[in-house]
Amino acid sequence: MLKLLTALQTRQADDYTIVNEPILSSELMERAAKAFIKVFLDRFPDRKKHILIFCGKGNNGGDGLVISRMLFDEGYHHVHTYIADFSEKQSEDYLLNLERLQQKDVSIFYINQAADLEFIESDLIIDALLGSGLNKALQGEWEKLVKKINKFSGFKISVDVPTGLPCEGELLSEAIIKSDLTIAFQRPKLNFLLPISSPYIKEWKVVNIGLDENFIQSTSSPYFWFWKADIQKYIKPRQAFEHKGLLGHALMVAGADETIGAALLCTEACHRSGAGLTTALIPEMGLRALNARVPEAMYFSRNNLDKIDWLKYEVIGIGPGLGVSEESSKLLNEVLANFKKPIVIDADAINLLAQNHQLMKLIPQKSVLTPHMKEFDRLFGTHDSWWERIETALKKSVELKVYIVLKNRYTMIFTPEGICYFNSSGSPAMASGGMGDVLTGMITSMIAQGYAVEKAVQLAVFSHGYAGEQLAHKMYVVPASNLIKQIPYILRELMVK
Ligand SMILES: NC(=O)C1=CN([C@@H]2O[C@H](COP(=O)(O)OP(=O)(O)OC[C@H]3O[C@@H](n4cnc5c(N)ncnc54)[C@H](O)[C@@H]3O)[C@@H](O)[C@H]2O)[C@H](O)CC1
Ligand SMILES: [K+]
Repeated sequence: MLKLLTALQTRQADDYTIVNEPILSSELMERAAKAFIKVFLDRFPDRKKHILIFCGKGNNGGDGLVISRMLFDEGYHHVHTYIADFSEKQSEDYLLNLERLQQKDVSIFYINQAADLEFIESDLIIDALLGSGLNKALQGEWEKLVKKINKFSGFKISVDVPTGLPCEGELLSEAIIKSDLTIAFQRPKLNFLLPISSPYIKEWKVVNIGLDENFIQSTSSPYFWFWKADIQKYIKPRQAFEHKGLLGHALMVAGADETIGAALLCTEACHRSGAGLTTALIPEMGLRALNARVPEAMYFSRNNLDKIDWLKYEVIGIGPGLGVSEESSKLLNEVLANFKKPIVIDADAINLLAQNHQLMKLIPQKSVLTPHMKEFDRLFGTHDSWWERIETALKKSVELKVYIVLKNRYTMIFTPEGICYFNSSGSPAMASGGMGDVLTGMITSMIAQGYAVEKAVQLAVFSHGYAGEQLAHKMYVVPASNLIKQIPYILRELMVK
């Protein structure tokens, strides 16, 4: 798990590394620029490219000047370096690297006002105006310059963070560089992981610049990033003599007459993710479809609800396609009144909770709520921004002692301990109907198999996104049914490599 940091915490890690490694701050800047250049050389090896580098006079600008020097040394000789000279203030390392650059045969231009900058054709534009030191909205000449650069046609690469984008927290204005590629130092910035950054971040990459990882581990942050290697540490191979009776029995409560498909998707996903047994509590009219689509699943009739043995099940998944009818509401009430183990609550079950907040008290501890943004707002009230939503989710998951899976490009998992995990896998090609139903089935299945709820949720969320990512290499759009077919293969792949 990677701990994610705020701009202030990154600066502290920076200072700590300088004192304790020890390393000169100018050497750290050199190391950062070198890491940037390595990615650059890989992506843009053509030395004939015309490149513009825009630098500020702080350390982000300092990075830009080192990059300019390194590009020259690497044989890029069509590089023009521009310095935004809007204030007297300048950092020591900026100055040092300006002197070093002046010793090379490169052209350096000063911009005193944005209007002086003429439109220049170029292949690549490197944005090293401002980085994590941003402390207010861009105004005046800064704003004009950024807006002008955004109109330039070259491919834009931002150093550390697009100029004008705060590393975390709300946007300050819309005067932000629209970068095609951002190469960030040591960690992705929190805002890269939220939809607010989407006009400004097309693609990002993180490079290691050797900040002290022990120090980073000791800083306190609720935000973590998890990826393949983290999941692989705890995915369990099947054991000798293990049988279906030991791999959990999941009950899926889903579907209404018009939305039986959702019930089939979550039931099949649950089965294919490895639950020993899966029973579907669905409307009777869906029985034939269930038998045709998932013959391995069992059926329990809603008419026999009074005879159900709740103790038979390790976990219940409820909500996909359930509808918000009187009958659905009764089903949710029954489940909440009788089932004391974790429940995975999705879609219409969330909408029903939103209509009747009293029911929230009945949710068993360590249950999982899986809302998308709209369901989240229906349940907890409207929010004006993602940061407000994050604040609510951190608070509510602790208060209700549940996991909240807030679905997004980088799905967030909030825990009862007040942690927010960002999932790294996924693809925009997965944005299609039924994907959420599949995820609900997968989470339910992992809990049924005995994974601790936190691990079950991480494993399901990651492998769901990973399967989508793999299929997106071959498919324009990834339909939920295709993803379901992929699950056992993906779990196996994660288990062995
Ligand atoms: N963190 C690391 O590990 C390393 C970071 N490096 C680079 O340093 C920058 C951060 O540098 P810093 O000097 O702190 O800030 P900036 O260059 O982003 O800004 C300079 C300066 O500008 C002023 N300012 C802030 N906001 C505005 C505004 N809206 N309008 C006008 N002026 C503004 C403010 O005074 C700032 O101090 C980081 O991003 C990395 O690129 C190191 O090189 C390597 C280690
Ligand atoms: K920048």
